[in-house]
Amino acid sequence: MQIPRDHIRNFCIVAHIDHGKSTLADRMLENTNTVALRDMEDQILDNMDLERERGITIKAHAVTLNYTAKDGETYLFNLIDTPGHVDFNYEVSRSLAACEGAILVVDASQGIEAQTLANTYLAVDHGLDIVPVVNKVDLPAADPDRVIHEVENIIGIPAQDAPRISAKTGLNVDQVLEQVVTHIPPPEGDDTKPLRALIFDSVYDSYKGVIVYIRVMDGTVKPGDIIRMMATGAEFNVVECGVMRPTFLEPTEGLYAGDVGYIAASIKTISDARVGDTVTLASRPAGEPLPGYRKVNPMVFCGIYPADGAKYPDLREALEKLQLNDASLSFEPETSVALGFGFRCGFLGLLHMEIIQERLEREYNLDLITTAPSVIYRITMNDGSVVYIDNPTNYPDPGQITMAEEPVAEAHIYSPNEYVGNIMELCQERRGVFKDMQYIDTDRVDIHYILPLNEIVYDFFDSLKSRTKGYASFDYELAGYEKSQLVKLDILLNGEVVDALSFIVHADKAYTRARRIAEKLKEHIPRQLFEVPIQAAIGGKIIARETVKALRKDVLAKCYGGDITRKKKLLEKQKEGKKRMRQLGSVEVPQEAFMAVLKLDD
Ligand SMILES: Nc1nc2c(ncn2[C@@H]2O[C@H](COP(=O)(O)OP(=O)(O)OP(=O)(O)O)[C@@H](O)[C@H]2O)c(=O)[nH]1
Repeated sequence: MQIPRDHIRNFCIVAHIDHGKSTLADRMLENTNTVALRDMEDQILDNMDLERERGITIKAHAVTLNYTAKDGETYLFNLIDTPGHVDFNYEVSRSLAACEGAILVVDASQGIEAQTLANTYLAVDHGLDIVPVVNKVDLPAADPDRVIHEVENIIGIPAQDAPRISAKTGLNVDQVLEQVVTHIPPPEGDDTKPLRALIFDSVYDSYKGVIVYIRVMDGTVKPGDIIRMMATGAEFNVVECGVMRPTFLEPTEGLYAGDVGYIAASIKTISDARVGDTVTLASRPAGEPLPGYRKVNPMVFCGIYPADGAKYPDLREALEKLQLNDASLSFEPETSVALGFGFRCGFLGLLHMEIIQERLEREYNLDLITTAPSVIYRITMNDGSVVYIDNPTNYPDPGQITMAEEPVAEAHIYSPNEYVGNIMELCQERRGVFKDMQYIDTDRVDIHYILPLNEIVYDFFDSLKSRTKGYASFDYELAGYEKSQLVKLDILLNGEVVDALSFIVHADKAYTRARRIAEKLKEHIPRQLFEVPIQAAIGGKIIARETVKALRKDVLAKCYGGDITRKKKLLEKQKEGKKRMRQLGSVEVPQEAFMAVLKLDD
């Protein structure tokens, strides 16, 4: 049965990380009986293992619920849960394009944080109506009045009638559901116009092929229709369409203007169903596609290599599948003398990079070796040409460089007053340039710095958290390039340069970093049959050195009994440990050594 368009509400929930979006979504599903209580689990929409373990939302999730409002009418809600972390902004803006409104969740004990603002501005930019909600009022530290005041003063939207809820206990969640009906407008659109539907996500299903998630703006689509992807021109026969329920897909007879739903059309090729593309009908195509999404450019790059070279094709396939689900991931083949065939991959940030690595390892069962992350440097050569370098291996010879520039970011850090000193110290250490500082309320400030992106990608977030006991929040936006004194640091093991360990660093930091890396590598490289010198060099000049002493760890030493099976077991175990090692020239190097370059606390 088709629900009248004025009874549809398409909305998403936006918030700073951990302010309770997913928990609120859970309660809404429960209150609308969308999920039977016995099937209810916490954060039901975070269905990826990784999301559950880390307690964060990585992917946006869409779900349809039916809500009977106080006016006695039944409404169809399409709710899209979105991630809060800065690295996943891209997911947020995709979801927003499919909605008319957004519920803005703010934690009553913390108030407005960096991503509260970033995500709200994104929603406002997309023309969405905002429904503020103050969450966690059950906490002893909750101060809903202060938070409502902040929402009105800082964001500038009325918040006096914002529901004061506890997503945990369910208190006042019914008010949120009512406000969705009353405060968020129904979608507009015309069923009779040519079909235009925006692809806002897609997943791969081994039976149905690529399933595309769409928001229909105009027109209708039904099984049997021939659809055309406007960007690629590819055509497919719709096998099934319907709506997303929390744990399954529910086929319907068609999707109409204003609807959010899915299409399965035996789409085999991942690249044929691009997120952001417009779907239309082959028999009556729309003239103009919908505006796509702002294309986001990856900011952080690293090399990803299979630990076992034979798994290279598997890695390619896994990356292709992940890319379908996450268009912000980019990759292209590269080769390393040390690591063989692999891919240069681009990410939105460090967390994004970690998540992709973990997904590759878990969901695709791959053992990987990843190299240290790098940003994109802009180099003006002596002949006037400009090159962009995202891989330290390709860094030109210093003699050929007229000017080197690095990307910088405008960073805003929100924090209680007492940590201002620590934060400034950290930003100063990271070559930050102070811009200004504003009071959010009597005891919290917004500190504004220009920071080199290169300094942000090296564990800035972790350092910030530890120096502010977790109270500070952080958001950044690229702000162009600035001239910089850069050098390429090479690492030599046993006299040979390991290309995969090279990186680019500011000249002032080269010595300290070189020394720390040499020490770290010494900790992580196990003793071998021969002595291994570890050296760090700029150009041909060695600036740091450590040595790993020779020794073979005899795993059988503690096995004095003659039992052969036990011996075998120990040897097997040693072999397991070696799986993640890489033979670099004559030296075996474990994966941790590559990442050690990353986690340097200076
Ligand atoms: N006391 C209390 N805790 C809450 C409430 N709502 C959520 N929480 C807790 O806050 C934590 C974060 O909640 P989530 O729902 O995962 O937060 P989120 O905003 O979805 O976070 P991301 O998905 O990572 O962006 C969880 O431990 C919840 O149990 C509430 O009303 N009261």
